[in-house]
Amino acid sequence: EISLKYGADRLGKRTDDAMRKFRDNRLGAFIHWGLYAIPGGEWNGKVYNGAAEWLKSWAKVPADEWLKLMDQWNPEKFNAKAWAKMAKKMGVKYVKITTKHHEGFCLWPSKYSKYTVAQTPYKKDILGELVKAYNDEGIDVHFYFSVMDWSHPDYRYDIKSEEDAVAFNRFLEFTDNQLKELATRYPTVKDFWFDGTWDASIKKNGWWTAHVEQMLKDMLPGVTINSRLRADDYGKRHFDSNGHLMGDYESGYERRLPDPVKDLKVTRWDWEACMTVPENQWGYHKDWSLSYVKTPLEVLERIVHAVAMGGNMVVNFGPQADGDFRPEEKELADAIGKWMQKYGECIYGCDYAGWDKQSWGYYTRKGKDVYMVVFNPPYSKHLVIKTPKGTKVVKAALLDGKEVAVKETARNEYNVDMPAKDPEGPFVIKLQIEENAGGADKYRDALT
Ligand SMILES: COc1ccc([C@@H]2N[C@@H](C)[C@@H](O)[C@H]2O)cc1
Repeated sequence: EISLKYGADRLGKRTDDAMRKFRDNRLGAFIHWGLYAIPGGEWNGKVYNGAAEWLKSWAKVPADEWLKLMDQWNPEKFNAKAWAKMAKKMGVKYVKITTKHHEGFCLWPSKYSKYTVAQTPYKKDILGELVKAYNDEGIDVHFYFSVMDWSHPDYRYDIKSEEDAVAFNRFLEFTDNQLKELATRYPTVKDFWFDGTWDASIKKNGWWTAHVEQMLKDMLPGVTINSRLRADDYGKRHFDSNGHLMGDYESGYERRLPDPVKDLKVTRWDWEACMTVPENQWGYHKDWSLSYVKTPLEVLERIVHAVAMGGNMVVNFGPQADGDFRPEEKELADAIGKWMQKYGECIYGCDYAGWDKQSWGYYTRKGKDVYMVVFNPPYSKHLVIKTPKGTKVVKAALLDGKEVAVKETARNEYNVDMPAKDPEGPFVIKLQIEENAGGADKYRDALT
């Protein structure tokens, strides 16, 4: 290993209570809300099919023109309590809120910028209203923060001159001030999720990323920090030059998931995935017909897939400029919430089971309980299980207690019957198992 000053501060998963809560939460929601919600993907009469929160970039709008959108920021339908009730009903245990996206508009009245809610017709502290409303519902709040800031004259994509270095250092100080402001004003925040950290300017300032993690952890003991913030002495990001994960959890699975067979390495560390409902829209876009929109079942499968591999999943919502949600997102929250109400025990506090994935779906595990989450019922009506050496399946039952037959078919192989009554959708079977059950068996491998 090479010696690093700004590499991983810790080897292995964090085991403290705050990280355990982060991990046990498992299901979160993203809120992408900013000035981009006003144009909703359209500029000067042209609709751009790229991500709506990047419209400023697609339509090449100068920052001062883009920020004039602030004059129209007045979400008259915004109701933080209603947002929190929706999140509660969906069954999310935490919500990640864009405090400031790349555009530089702040949802809190930052005293370090003139591009904040305080300078809009709305005036009030939206972030503060949301933190209180979510916390009142027992929902943790995480802050999304974009380091890259298109509104700030001192931001630099790269450092190519002394002038760049001087300006960017001013920018890093401005960023420190905003982060300290967020940590001070909203001390119940549980996590900072950094974005906009891929530019050469940041990679050349790995020291600063290590300093930010430490600064926030000094101010908010227990707070979690995503790997995307971090660059090491050599500009290596997420994993340092010795291959060790920086930050508290990997945050590279954005709109993609690790393969349940080929990427089992991810079960060695904590990680959190995030996903959009359309193919690639985080901020509000007025026309969702421009790409495929995932059904609630397709969103649910991604949630289960992440938990089955020891990760968290954050489902994105892009509220409208008026502060209400589009019907598709309300329906999604409702559908996921109904399923979580019935089957959430296979999600919350669960982890990778360590068993070989089968075609019918996914396993999750909590202590001695192994859950089968069935998405693809087989025509055979038998759900095949292959257990690790020394592990036996003793019993299988639906969550209402109704048993389903389990038949041993070969060494460490079982057929679990599909329930007599078709569950009409993805369902859960809970297994009672016995591990390190020794003893010879009646099976003989073929001589070949
Ligand atoms: C250049 O590629 C991207 C893709 C997505 C992003 C941002 N990360 C997501 C979590 C959203 O905030 C998206 O705008 C930034 C740059």
